[in-house]
Amino acid sequence: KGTTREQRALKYLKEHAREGDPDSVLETFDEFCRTQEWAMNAAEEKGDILDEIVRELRPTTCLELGTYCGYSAVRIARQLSPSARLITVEVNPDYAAVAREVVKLAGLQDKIEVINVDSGDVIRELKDKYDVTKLDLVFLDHWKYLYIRDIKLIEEEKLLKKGSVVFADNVIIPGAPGYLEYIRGSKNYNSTFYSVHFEYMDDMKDGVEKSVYIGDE
Ligand SMILES: Nc1ncnc2c1ncn2CCCCCNC(=O)c1cc(-c2ccc(F)cc2)cc(O)c1O
Ligand SMILES: [Mg+2]
Repeated sequence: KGTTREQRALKYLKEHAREGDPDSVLETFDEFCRTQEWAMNAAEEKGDILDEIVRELRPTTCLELGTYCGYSAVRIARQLSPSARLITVEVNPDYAAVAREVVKLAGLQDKIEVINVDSGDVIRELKDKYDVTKLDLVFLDHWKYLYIRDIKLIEEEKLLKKGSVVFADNVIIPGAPGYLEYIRGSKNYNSTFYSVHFEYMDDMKDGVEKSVYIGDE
């Protein structure tokens, strides 16, 4: 099998999803992960919470760290208003290539920009190179030990404003203990923990953390 799991998922999406229809792409990806091969998508209960956050917040500028195949990028962008956009960062070139195809299949290439770099490098460039003033929504879903490094970078760059939401996946499995301690200990955030099932596994529990920035601009 010369193909990777991510390439097999993309092939399945191209064969079974309705082009230009984000909902169809997500449903089809979930079907693939339930019937063919598991993949680390922020899906099902995690996706439902993400949907609710985007619906309530109506963010203009979103940042996602850890694109993987673009599942959560599509999930976020399908609810964004016409002028809103999502910048999603993926250090793995193979994942980034598949994600760009998934975004195109969903017809969301005008709202989503996939950047193939390490998150640590892009955060410092968001203002100058990516014309970002403030981030309304940050979704942390890349390497778990990097969550704390990157939230500190985002704070240093003064990219958050009162009401900005930082949403973190996998705070139980694989876990992000350093991040949880930091964000829950910080007076600049109000954090809420949600116990959820691990993606596509009905007998495993994970957790996601929603933190609202209340600190100084
Ligand atoms: N500095 C950077 N910047 C951008 N991308 C970057 C990066 N550094 C890395 N990446 C690229 C992301 C690497 C994947 C991150 N996600 C994960 O590692 C992840 C793993 C599991 C999982 C849990 C238990 C298991 F048994 C198996 C898998 C579930 C999930 O929901 C996950 O999100
Ligand atoms: Mg995840």
